[in-house]
Amino acid sequence: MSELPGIVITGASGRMGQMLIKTVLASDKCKLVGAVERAGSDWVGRDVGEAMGGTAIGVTVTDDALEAFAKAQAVIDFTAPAATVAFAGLAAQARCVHVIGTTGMCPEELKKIEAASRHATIIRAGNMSLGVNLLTKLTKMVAAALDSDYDIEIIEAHHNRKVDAPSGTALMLGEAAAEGRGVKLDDVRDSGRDGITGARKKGDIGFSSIRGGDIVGEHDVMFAGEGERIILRHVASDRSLFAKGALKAALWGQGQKPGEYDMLDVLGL
Ligand SMILES: NC(=O)C1=CN([C@@H]2O[C@H](COP(=O)(O)OP(=O)(O)OC[C@H]3O[C@@H](n4cnc5c(N)ncnc54)[C@H](O)[C@@H]3O)[C@@H](O)[C@H]2O)C=CC1
Ligand SMILES: O=C(O)C1=N[C@H](C(=O)O)C[C@H](O)C1
Repeated sequence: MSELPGIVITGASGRMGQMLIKTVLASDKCKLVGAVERAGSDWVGRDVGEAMGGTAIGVTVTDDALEAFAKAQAVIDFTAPAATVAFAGLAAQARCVHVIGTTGMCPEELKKIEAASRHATIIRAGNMSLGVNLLTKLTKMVAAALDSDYDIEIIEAHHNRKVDAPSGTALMLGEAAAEGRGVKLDDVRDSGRDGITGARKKGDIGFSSIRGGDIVGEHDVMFAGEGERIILRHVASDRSLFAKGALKAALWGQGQKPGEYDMLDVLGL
């Protein structure tokens, strides 16, 4: 029997990091071979099972990402933009599939990820759930069917610890809507209205962000016309959804040619 693929989780102590570790440990299709945290974290040097409040599992949290990646076939990375850019270079060096869930990357950071994908298999998505990826298809379809008499507004809600806005998912949905309309999102994006904004510009795609409590992630795509509104909605109530999608991506990526892929590729949508 061949060896199961080894997975490293970065950002091990984070909300998604801990969920990913539990998901990998529960799977019979892969094994956990590493857990990475930032230098200075009090998790570094501890057994990750114990750090999570359980029993030891024989994997020590490290801040030496390259050393951890060298033992793995895939890295699942839900951390922060600067860390993810650095990990992309290291994953390419270690010949690991790099699954990126991190959101909030600026255009320059995205270019660096694209450059790393010339030498490595990268799967990146602002949302790893089946439901949201299906919603992008529906959004594109509805946007293509309706003209600009229907105003498109994307409303997202997340917990009070989220640091980026609009969410990665909202931007994915915005891209899908723009694609359906045959325009570039950058040309029609309207985020963060405040003060005397003037009337809404026809054809714009608006974004609004709510932050509060423990909301896992909720997204509405509203098509507001005269006398009617169509609203497409996704509600995530459990982070395991994202972790399961990310693990599916890590396994799908084994043996794929270098390049940047997304969850539509993984899910065959
Ligand atoms: N694509 C998707 O399906 C989803 C994406 N996300 C995204 O994942 C990211 C993380 O989200 P959360 O887990 O909620 O955040 P979090 O703040 O709970 O966790 C981030 C972790 O990354 C660690 N980290 C930061 N820099 C690091 C470095 N240089 N080396 C190693 N570890 C480092 C932090 O110490 C922290 O433990 C965010 O960008 C979020 O938007 C979250 C959920 C789903
Ligand atoms: O930070 C989060 O929590 C989430 N981030 C992703 C995003 O930015 O869309 C995905 C999910 O909504 C949860």
